[in-house]
Amino acid sequence: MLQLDEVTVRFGATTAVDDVTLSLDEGQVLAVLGPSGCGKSTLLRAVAGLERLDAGSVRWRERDLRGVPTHERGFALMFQDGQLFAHASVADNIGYALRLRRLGVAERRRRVDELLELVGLPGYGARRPATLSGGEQQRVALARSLAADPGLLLLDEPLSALDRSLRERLAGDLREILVTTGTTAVLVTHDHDEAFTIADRMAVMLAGQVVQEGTTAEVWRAPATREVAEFIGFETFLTGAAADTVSPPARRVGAVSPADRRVGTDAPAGPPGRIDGSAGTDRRVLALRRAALRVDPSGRLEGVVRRAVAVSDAVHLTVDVDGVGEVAALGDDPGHHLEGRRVRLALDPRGTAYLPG
Ligand SMILES: Nc1ncnc2c1ncn2[C@@H]1O[C@H](COP(=O)(O)OP(=O)(O)OP(=O)(O)O)[C@@H](O)[C@H]1O
Repeated sequence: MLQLDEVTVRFGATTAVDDVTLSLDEGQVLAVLGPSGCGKSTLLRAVAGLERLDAGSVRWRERDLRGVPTHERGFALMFQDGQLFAHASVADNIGYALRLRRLGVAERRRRVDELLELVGLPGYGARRPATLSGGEQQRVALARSLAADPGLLLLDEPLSALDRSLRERLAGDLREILVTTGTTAVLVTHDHDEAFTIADRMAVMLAGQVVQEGTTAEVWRAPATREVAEFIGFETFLTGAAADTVSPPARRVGAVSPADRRVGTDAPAGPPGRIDGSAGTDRRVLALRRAALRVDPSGRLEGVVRRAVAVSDAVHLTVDVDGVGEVAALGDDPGHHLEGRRVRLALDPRGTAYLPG
């Protein structure tokens, strides 16, 4: 188990990491998610032994790592730019750690081939890094990190130098590779989709502090604060009558209209036992992802489209809903000029959450 207790790292007057307590079971992947400058890289570097702690402790398998140098921690690090040795072949890059461990040539070759297979680059051993695409280079960097069989893999924005479609694909592959190999990993990212794809658990970090920690599904379903909700992609926040219009209290238990049912599930999202409108009055802000409201001719809500922006596979709408006000919604019909038109919207409860008031 990795255990961080009250970890604090300061740079002069800046407290980059402020009293962070976290733990991670072996075999699990934790994403530390937060905006630029929140201290997530510093936290990772502290775990790696690259930053001195001003307070607190980092323990791995019960051992306090204070004073243990980076190379003796048995961890591997992978950064945004994989930093491959340019002059060496792909095989030599991956085999580097194996050579340090004095593995024989045949055994090294076998292991390198196995790792190339794992990261989807079989037969690439003789290539030079400069002849590879950015995504291929990151795959090699990952194989190199895994070669040493690290107890813990530390990943700092490993995909953020790649373009979007590649990032998505590689995130899925990375998840599969980490699960297949049973690797314990901490991933630092500012991208909530990436965190959701790759990790089992999520720690949301803002201004040096971990403000929420849990399984990715828990954080997704019940963000602790509006700040967290905004950071993980909720766009519309409603209270009072507007919230009740979008998600009527009487309908919140299993009562979903046929239109809502088509796009959603029977059970609305939100904290269990707190969504019937009677209990849990502490959670009174209804938060909606854009995908929670979709244009649907049989939807229950109605409003005027104020803005329509086509993206690759949908249309992002701002709709002024009767009795509610402006909400973010999804359309799917870029062919029509939607601005100014009245549309109906159906609610997908999976894109909703209730926040403390
Ligand atoms: N070596 C350093 N000396 C002084 N200040 C630093 C140092 N490293 C980081 N900081 C400061 O600590 C804070 C946290 O930085 P950190 O790099 O951990 O953030 P981050 O969340 O990883 O951001 P990004 O996503 O932009 O890399 C920032 O205010 C940064 O300016």
